[in-house]
Amino acid sequence: TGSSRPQRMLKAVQKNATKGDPKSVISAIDYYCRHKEWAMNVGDEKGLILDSVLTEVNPSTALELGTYCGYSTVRIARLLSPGSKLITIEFNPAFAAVARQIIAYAGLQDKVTLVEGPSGDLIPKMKERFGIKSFDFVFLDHWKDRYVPDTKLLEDCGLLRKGTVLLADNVICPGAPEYLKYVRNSPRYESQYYKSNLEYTKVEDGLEKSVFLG
Ligand SMILES: Cn1ncc2cc([C@H](O)c3cccc(CNC(=O)c4cc(-c5ccc(F)cc5)cc(O)c4O)c3)ccc21
Ligand SMILES: [Mg+2]
Repeated sequence: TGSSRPQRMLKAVQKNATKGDPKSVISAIDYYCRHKEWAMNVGDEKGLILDSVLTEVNPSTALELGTYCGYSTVRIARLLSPGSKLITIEFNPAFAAVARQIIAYAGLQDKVTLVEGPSGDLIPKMKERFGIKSFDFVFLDHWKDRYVPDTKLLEDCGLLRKGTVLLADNVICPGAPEYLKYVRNSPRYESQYYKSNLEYTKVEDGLEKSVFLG
């Protein structure tokens, strides 16, 4: 059997990036996915919005739902202050295996805890397993129909605090209409839409930033 898209992405990183240099890992993936083979990374255009929101929040504890190959994991972890932590949840073992190698290649393994399993099962275990009091920042990029149930689960598990920032990918394409309705109509969130494009294309997409008001 041949290689998978994630495995080919890993090869591109090992061939074109410099070990321990997150920026070169990000560029290698963006080059490969723009010129060779599209893949569902947040990408360079939406990635700049992710970077700016992250720099503004400067989270001590961050959560990512949907690691995939670890592109946004590297984007987030490279901007974390010393001692800050990113927990990323991936249910697909093949994706997780590639992501671990890409995160390690970038030299960010000490800032990242990749947990394998479905978000719905793992979110309620965050406090007991990782001693998390609450998250300062959450990046949603997993199954779009899980954005609402997992946001409600984070609320119910007391993992959001006044000022926690949620940033959701793909609210236009593929779309997360129920999520937009939820955060935009709820008095417990202050939401803002960042218009952009679907990774490596001219198709409209965007990120929704929602601040939990407590
Ligand atoms: C429960 N649970 N817990 C952890 C967890 C982790 C996963 C996986 O990481 C995983 C697997 C498959 C799909 C996704 C969601 N991502 C997407 O579907 C997506 C699509 C497109 C797009 C856009 C246009 C197209 F034409 C085709 C695909 C662009 C994007 O940026 C995406 O993020 C995430 C899944 C459920 C999980
Ligand atoms: Mg996405």
